[in-house]
Amino acid sequence: MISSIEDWNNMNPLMAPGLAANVTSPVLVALDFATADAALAFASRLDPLQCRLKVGKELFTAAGPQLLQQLQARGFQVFLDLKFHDIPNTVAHACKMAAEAGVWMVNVHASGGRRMMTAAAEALAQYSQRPLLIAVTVLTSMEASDLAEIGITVPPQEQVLRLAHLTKDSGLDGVVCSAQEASLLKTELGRDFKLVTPGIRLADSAADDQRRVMTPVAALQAGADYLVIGRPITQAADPLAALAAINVDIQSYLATKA
Ligand SMILES: O=c1ccn([C@@H]2O[C@H](COP(=O)(O)O)[C@@H](O)[C@H]2O)c(=O)[nH]1
Repeated sequence: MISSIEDWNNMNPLMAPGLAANVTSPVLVALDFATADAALAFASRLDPLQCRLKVGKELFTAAGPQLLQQLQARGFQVFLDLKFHDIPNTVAHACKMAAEAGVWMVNVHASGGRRMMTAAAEALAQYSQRPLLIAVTVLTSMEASDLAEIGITVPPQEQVLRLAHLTKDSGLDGVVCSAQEASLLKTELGRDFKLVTPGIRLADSAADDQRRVMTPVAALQAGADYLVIGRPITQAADPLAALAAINVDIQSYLATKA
C-alpha cells in the first residue's frame, strides 16, 4: 500500500529511461479523446511530474503507436489500456509490442485465464526494462445484475477476489479493480500486489456509466495504488484546476499519514 510519494516512484524500476522519474501523484489521467491532436493538445497542458497518462481503445485505435512515442517524448509514463483478451499466443505477442513501445504499464483481461496470463508474463520477462503487467478483474461499470446476465451469480467482490488470486498465481504485477474491493485485495494478496482503480469520482461528479465508484482519497485509504481518472478531469470546466485540486487532497491525506 502507498504511504509516501517515494513509493510511487519505486514501483517500476524497470521503466524506460528518459521518462519523468519523480512523479508525485498516483493519478493516471485517462486520455479518452478521438484524435491524436486533441490528446496532444490536452497533454501539453499537463506536467509529467503531476500525473501519468492512460491511452485506451478509442485513442489508440485513432492514433496508433506513434502517439505513445509522442507522449513519452514529452516525459509522460504511459499506461496502455487495451485490455488484451485473446488466445495465449496472440496476447503474448501483443504484450511484446507494448514492451517494444516502451510503455510503463499494459493490461490483459484476467478472464482470459491462467494460460493466457502466464504467456503474457513470460513474454515480458525477457525484457530488462518491461512494463508492469496487470489484469482487469471485473469492469468498474458492472454491478451484480450485469454479472448475473453473463452467468456469474456471485457478488462483484467475490468475482474480483477470485480473478485477483488467479492473476497473482499467474505471475502478474497487479489488477484493475474498483476501489471498493481494494481493502479486501490488499489484505488477501499483500501490499506489493498493485491495485489500479478506475471508477474514481469526486463527491459532486456524475457517476456516468460507472457503477462501483469511490472518491480519490477514499480510494487511497482503502489501499488503491493508482487512481485512473478520466471525465472528472478531462470534462471539467477547468481540467488543470480539477487535477490540481485532486493532487492537493491527496497530498493532504498523505501528510496525515507521515
Ligand atoms: O474496469 C475498468 C477498466 C478500465 N476503465 C477505463 O478507465 C477510464 C475511466 O474513465 P472515467 O471517465 O473516469 O470513467 C476509461 O478510460 C475506461 O476505459 C474503467 O473505467 N473501468
